[in-house]
Amino acid sequence: MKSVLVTGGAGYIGSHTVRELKKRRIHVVVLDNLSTGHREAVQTPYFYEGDIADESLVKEIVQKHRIDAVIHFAAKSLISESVKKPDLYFRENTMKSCSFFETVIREGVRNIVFSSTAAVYGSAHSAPIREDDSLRPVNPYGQSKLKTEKYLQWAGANRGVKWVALRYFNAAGAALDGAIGEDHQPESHLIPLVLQTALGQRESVAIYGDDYPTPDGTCIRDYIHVLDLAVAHILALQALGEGHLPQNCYNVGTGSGYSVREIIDMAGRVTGKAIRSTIAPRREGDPPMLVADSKALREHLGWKPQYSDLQTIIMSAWKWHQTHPFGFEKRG
Ligand SMILES: NC(=O)c1ccc[n+]([C@@H]2O[C@H](COP(=O)([O-])OP(=O)(O)OC[C@H]3O[C@@H](n4cnc5c(N)ncnc54)[C@H](O)[C@@H]3O)[C@@H](O)[C@H]2O)c1
Ligand SMILES: O=c1ccn([C@@H]2O[C@H](COP(=O)(O)OP(=O)(O)O[C@H]3O[C@H](CO)[C@H](O)[C@H](O)[C@H]3O)[C@@H](O)[C@H]2O)c(=O)[nH]1
Repeated sequence: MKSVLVTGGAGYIGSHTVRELKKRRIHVVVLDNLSTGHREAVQTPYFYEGDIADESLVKEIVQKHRIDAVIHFAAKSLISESVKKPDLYFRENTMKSCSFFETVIREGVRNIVFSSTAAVYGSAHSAPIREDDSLRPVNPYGQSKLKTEKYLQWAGANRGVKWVALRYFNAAGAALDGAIGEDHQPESHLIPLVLQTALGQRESVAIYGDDYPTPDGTCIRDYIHVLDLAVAHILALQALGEGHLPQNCYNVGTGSGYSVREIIDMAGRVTGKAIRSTIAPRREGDPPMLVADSKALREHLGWKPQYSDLQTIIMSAWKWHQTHPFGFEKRG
């Protein structure tokens, strides 16, 4: 691919992916409405502030930059918010995504990589989860992403669109040089919250439930380094270019699960700080355990995680938090 439009390229995963694309000398254009992203995180000079549903803007970008592929990250992605505001999630993640895809397809784009999620599976699974396991989302966020995957299935079958949906498990970590990292306001993700506690910005971290059917009673997740995720997108683009796609939906995870308590313990070891935790009620919509089987991604796309051992994930995130205690915001 020569010219790639990245929606949500000012966000956490998008900005790291843009950086990796640039390293490979690909022309990258970012479209982001900065609703949760940061202008400072954008790693390309070609930045458009706007909404994915702005048809005329999307059309202008595709024509002007001769876009031949899109990577679509832009979305709302907080499970608990989705439970409270399902309308927002179906509008932002399903309706706007379909409208965006329609516009780029009309403009001749035929290659699409879509950010999907482990949340499409729901909770009743034995680990690790395979792509052909049942899809029964337990929150509106997962349902909104699954619907967009379904749209792509039809666009693929009838409109000559080539597509890949990457179902990420838990993205974590930061660029190894500490230049960019995770900055959500307000922050809801476990690892940044734990590290903010280590920095002394929070008194303690709340463990959402210690009565799950897991060995230590806390939820288990599969944490994947954001750089390994970025590389998965690049391999997906290559596979689209080569027309080599045995399947469309791929899990992106390591196959190893860590409990909330294990994350807090490892963060304590990496930072050398005592991290206080308290037990809080379960968070609505949280499945007890999500661990990926990523065999297909490894075998079909040649993907191999390089940075996703838990220590490297937490060390890279710690570097980012120490050097950017207020994220991208500069404070005197
Ligand atoms: N973070 C994770 O662990 C994780 C796991 C699975 C899937 N995902 C998916 O990956 C993608 C990126 O997640 P993230 O953690 O980087 O989130 P993020 O909030 O940091 O990034 C999303 C970006 O999209 C932009 N955006 C949102 N709605 C938009 C719109 N209508 N028009 C234009 N721009 C818009 C935001 O401003 C932001 O920069 C999302 O689609 C998310 O659902 C994330
Ligand atoms: O203060 C906190 C924050 C989180 N957790 C727990 O830590 C685990 C990880 O929670 P995160 O909020 O970091 O991540 P999620 O698993 O909720 O969500 C992530 O993975 C999902 C896939 O299941 C979605 O794709 C979503 O976008 C992505 O952020 C969960 O068990 C959660 O209950 C706590 O105990 N305390």
